[in-house]
Amino acid sequence: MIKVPNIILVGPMGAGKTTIGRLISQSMSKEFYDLDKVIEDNAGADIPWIFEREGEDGFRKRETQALTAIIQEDTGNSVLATGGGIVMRKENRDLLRDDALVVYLYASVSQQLYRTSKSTHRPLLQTGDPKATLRKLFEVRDPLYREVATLVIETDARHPKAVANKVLDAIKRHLNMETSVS
Ligand SMILES: Nc1ncnc2c1ncn2[C@@H]1O[C@H](COP(=O)(O)OP(=O)(O)OP(=O)(O)O)[C@@H](O)[C@H]1O
Ligand SMILES: O=C(O)C1=C[C@@H](O)[C@@H](O)[C@H](O)C1
Ligand SMILES: [Mg+2]
Repeated sequence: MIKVPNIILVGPMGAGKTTIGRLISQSMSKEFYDLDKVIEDNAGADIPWIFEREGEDGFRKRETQALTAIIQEDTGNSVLATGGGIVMRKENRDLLRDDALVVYLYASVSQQLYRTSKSTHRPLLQTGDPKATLRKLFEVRDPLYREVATLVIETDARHPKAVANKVLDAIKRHLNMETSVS
């Protein structure tokens, strides 16, 4: 039987990491963790509050602490949805690459904008021009998501269930390939 490793989802705000992560954890009977939610639970406060009181730097420290703790637990039986900025620190990228199958959920800037427009929960987008912010973040982060990713899945023209099925198929194909060459 093929051993399925931990699955970690990366990608920009609005890529669907939380939504798709939950769906695939159910299909794979794995535990689901959302790193933003873990950070909020640990802090006893929400993300806007953390950004306001501690700045982005304080949030990033909490993010690295939470990622380290989850990866150390390493049950081999989890799906982890990360936050959009997880790839900004090299130590996080090293942790991500360590022992998990990392899936980059790709979304164009216009889809990111559309999908994030209904929420005010993302402090980095509370600017006059969220589209310009998303574009700038994408330029910096897209190569970093690709650097850590085992698989890249395009999400633009797909409903969440179709994206989840695409991710599941790609994971199965990847694991089959790995076992047939080793
Ligand atoms: N493939 C999709 N098609 C249409 N809408 C989607 C799709 N995936 C997610 N959404 C919607 O987009 C919004 C943002 O999705 P979600 O919160 O899962 O993104 P995220 O990648 O976790 O973002 P963040 O990095 O901010 O945590 C939600 O309202 C969700 O229902
Ligand atoms: O892209 C980002 O830097 C962020 C994405 C969200 O998931 C949260 O982690 C937070 O709002 C920062
Ligand atoms: Mg999320």
